[in-house]
Amino acid sequence: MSDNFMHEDLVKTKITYPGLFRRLWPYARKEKGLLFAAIFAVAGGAIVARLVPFLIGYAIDHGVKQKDYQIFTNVAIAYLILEIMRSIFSFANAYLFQLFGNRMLFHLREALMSHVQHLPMQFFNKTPTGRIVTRLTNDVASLGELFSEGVISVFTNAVIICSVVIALAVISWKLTLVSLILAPIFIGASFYLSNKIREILSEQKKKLSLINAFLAENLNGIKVVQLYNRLNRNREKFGGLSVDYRDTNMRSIRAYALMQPIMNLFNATTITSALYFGGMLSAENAIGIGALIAFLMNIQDFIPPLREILEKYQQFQNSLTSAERIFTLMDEQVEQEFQDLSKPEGLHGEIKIHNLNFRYEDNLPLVLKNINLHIKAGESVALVGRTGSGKSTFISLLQRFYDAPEKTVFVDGMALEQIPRGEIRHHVGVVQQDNFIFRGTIADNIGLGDPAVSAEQIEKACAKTGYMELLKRTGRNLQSPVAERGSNLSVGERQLIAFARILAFNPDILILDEATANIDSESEHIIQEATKEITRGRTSIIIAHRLSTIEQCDRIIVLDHGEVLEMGSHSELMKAQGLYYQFASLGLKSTLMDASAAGTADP
Ligand SMILES: Nc1ncnc2c1ncn2[C@@H]1O[C@H](COP(=O)(O)OP(=O)(O)OP(=O)(O)O)[C@@H](O)[C@H]1O
Repeated sequence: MSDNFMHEDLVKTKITYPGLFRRLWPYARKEKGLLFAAIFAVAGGAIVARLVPFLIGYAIDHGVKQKDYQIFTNVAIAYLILEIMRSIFSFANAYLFQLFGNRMLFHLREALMSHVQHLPMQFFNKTPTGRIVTRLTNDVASLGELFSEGVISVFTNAVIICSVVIALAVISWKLTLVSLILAPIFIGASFYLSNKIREILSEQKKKLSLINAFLAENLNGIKVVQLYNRLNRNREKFGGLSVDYRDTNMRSIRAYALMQPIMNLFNATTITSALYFGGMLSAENAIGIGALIAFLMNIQDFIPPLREILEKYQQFQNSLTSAERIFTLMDEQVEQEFQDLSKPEGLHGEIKIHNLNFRYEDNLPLVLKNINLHIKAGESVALVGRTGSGKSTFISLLQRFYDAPEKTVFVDGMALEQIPRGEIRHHVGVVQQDNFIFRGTIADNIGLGDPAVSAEQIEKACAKTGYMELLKRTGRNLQSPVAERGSNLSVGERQLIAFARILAFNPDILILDEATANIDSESEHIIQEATKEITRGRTSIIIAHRLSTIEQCDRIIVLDHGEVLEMGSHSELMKAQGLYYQFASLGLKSTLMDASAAGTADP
C-alpha cells in the first residue's frame, strides 16, 4: 500500500456545532423524555444555587444588623434545605444526562454499523479495515465523551453563568458592568486558543488513526511481513508515524498549558474590580453590606463554570472531529437499488450476458470487454484465464458486489439490477479459495447459525461431500471444535466445509473459485467427487485451476485481457490449438499458477 493511500483520511463532512446537534437529533429524539428531564434538573439546580448568596446577604443585612438570631436559625434551616435540593438536582442532572448520552450513542452506533454493512465494495477496497473499526469504536466513544463530559458540563455551566449574571444584575447592574468589562477580551482570547487546540487535536486523531490502520494491516498480514522480510522496513515506517504523533501531542500540551494563566488573570481582574468598585459603592451607601457580600459570592461563581466550559469546549472540539469522521462515514453512499425490484422465489439459473463492458472506475481501463455469453440452466462452465484476465471481476458482477451496466447481465431473463442484492446473493452460492471459517463447531460452520438449516440437512450435506467419512476416520464428528479462522483444519477440509454449506443452503447458482493451494492426492480426489456433487443439476461457474475439474465441466470459457478468447469443450479447445491448448499442454495448473505468481501477461 502506498504512503499516499495511508495518508488518505478524508473528512468530507464538515460539521458546525448547530450542524452537529441537527445530525444527532434523530438519535437524541428517541430519548426525548430523558433529555427534557435532565434539562429540568439543570435549571432547578441553577435556581437553587443562586438563592444561597441572597440568603446569606439577607442573614447579614437583617440578622447581624438587628442582632436577631432567630433569623440565623431560619436562614440555617433554609440553607440546609437548599443544599439538599441542590444535591438532588445535581445527581438527577448527571445521571439523566449520562443515561441519555449512552442511549443516544447506542442508537448512533447501531445506525452506523447497519450503514457500513450496506456500503459498496469500492468503499472497502479504498478504506483500510482498521480505519472503519476506529470510526465505530474510538470515534463513537469520543462522541460519548462529548455527552458524558462535554454537553452535560457545557449546558449546566452555561445555565449557571446565565443565572449568576441575572443574580448580579439584580443586586447591582452598574457593579456587574464594571466587574465584567474585560470579560469579552478574555473570553475571546480563550476561545481563540481553544480553536488552535482543536486544529492540533484533529491532526493528532488523524495521526493516531494512521497508526491504527498501519498496525491492523501489518498484524493481519504478519505472515507476509515475516515471509518477505519486511520487519525492519515496517518498524522504520511505524517509528516515523509514531514520532509524528508524539510531536503533535507536544504541540497540544503547550497550547493547553497557556490556557490556565489566561483564566487565572481573568479571575483576578473580575474579583479585583468587584472588590474595588463594590467598596466604593458601599462607602457611598449605594449598596448594602449584605447585598455586596451576595454580589461577591455570586461573582466568585462566574469564573469556575466559564473555565469548565472552555475546558470542555476542547473536548467538544475533539468530539467534533470524531463527529465529522463518523458522519463522513455515514454520508458514504450505500449500494444503490432500483425502485421496482423483482423478488424471484427460485431461479432456474439461466444466465445471459449481452455486450458487457465493465471498468471499476471511470478513469480506469476496461476490465471486461464486449462479453456475450449464454449459460443454460444447470450447465457447468469453467472459467479459465491468466491472472488479471477478469475472472474474479466477472463473478463479482454476478453477485452484484459491483454493478454491471444496465441490461447487460440477465438471470432467468431478469436484468440483474432489477433483483435486490440480498436476494441475488441468497440465490447465488459461493465457494471461495479461502472460505471464511470461524470459531465454533464444524456444524456451526456449515449451517452458519441459520435456523432454517436443520441438523439433519447439515449431516446429509456433510455425508454427500465425503467429509463425514473423513471426520469419522480421524475420530471427529460434526460437533468437533474449529479454531479461529479454521487454523486446526487443512485447506482441503475448509474447502469441504464450504461445499457442505452449498449443499445445506442449496442455492440455484453456484460460483466456485477453485483453491489453488496444493492438496494431497487423496484430498484432491475427495474434493473432485464433492465438486461433482455440488455442481450436479445446478448452474455452476467455476474458476478452475485443475485439468480434472475443467474436464468435468460442460463448457470452458477462456478469458484473456477481459475478453472471451475461446469457448467450447475440452476436446474442441484442444483441437483448436489456441491459448487453452497451450495452458493444457504445459500442465494447466502450473501454467496458471506461474503466471499468477509472476503476474506475467504472456505464456
Ligand atoms: N477493486 C478493483 N479496483 C480496480 N481494479 C481492479 C479491482 N479488482 C481487480 N481490478 C483489476 O481488474 C483486472 C482483472 O482482475 P481480476 O481480479 O478480475 O482478474 P482474475 O482473472 O480474477 O485474476 P486472478 O486469477 O489473479 O484472481 C486486473 O487488471 C485488476 O488489476
